[in-house]
Amino acid sequence: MRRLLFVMNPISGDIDKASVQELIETICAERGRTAHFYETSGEDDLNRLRAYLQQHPQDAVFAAGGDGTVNLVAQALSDTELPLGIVPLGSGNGLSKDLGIPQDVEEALQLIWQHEVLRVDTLMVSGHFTAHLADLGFNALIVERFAEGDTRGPGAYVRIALQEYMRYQPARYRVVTDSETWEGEAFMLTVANARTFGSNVVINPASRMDDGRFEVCVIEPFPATAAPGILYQLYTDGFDESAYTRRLQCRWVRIEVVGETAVRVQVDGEPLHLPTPVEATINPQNLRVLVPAAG
Ligand SMILES: Nc1ncnc2c1ncn2[C@@H]1O[C@H](COP(=O)(O)OP(=O)(O)OP(=O)(O)O)[C@@H](O)[C@H]1O
Repeated sequence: MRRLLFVMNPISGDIDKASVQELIETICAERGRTAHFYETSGEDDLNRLRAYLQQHPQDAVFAAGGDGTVNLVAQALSDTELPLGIVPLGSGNGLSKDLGIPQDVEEALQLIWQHEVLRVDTLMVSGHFTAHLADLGFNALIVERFAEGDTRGPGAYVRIALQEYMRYQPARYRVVTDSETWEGEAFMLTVANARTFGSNVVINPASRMDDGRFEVCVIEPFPATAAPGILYQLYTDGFDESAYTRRLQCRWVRIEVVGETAVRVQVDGEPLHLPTPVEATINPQNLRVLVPAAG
């Protein structure tokens, strides 16, 4: 791995990108690698990046940004042999945490010369790519409100969540997978290739990203008195222990929202409105990722 491309999002996170770029250049020079940089524009980035990669062959491509930038680069590299590296610079950095990539920039950059290559599955959710998580219901609403607001950080997220929780009306869903059907009301419903949200909530414990399957993780409506217990379980790998949760393992799913023609969905932190039913399918092991070398 000699030629490395770093895809930088100039607006992600609070870190000064010029100093990150300098650090990358220094480390690459020390290790005999050539670093190239590609800055995202926020406009048509997927097609532009794909075209750039066609014209400028690389040995690996690093996403240096938040979840949106990782999603962009992962999609550009899916169905190719080029591996994805991640330099986490966002607020959540969900996929990098799931892959055990250090959250410290300098430590993450050790992936340049010390790594293993894993093949992982990715998902298409009604035409939208994700290697991580998508969801419908409460969290999708909070992500949308958060994106609309001008305050950032975990404090703002919790404040919005508490406000919205008071007036939240769960919808009724009909979930049809390749092996089962479930219908009922849900507080939220996560289509999960991975295990953990960027907030460290474990929505899909003991799951694998390379097994050719994904999970639909359902949290059913619960009384306010049960909320602390559920939160505790979500932070301690106890998702399946709650009386209000269930997981459906599958290769594809069709999710209808009863009585609705459109639904709010968040995909890798991006709030969307999609027509129902929402459909998700898996692309087995079609993305190569760099993770820290074991031992
Ligand atoms: N040059 C740019 N100007 C404006 N927006 C951009 C630019 N480049 C990328 N974007 C937008 O940035 C968003 C992705 O941001 P990203 O997720 O990487 O960072 P973040 O939001 O700070 O991180 P996190 O999602 O972890 O909080 C996308 O909506 C993308 O369109």
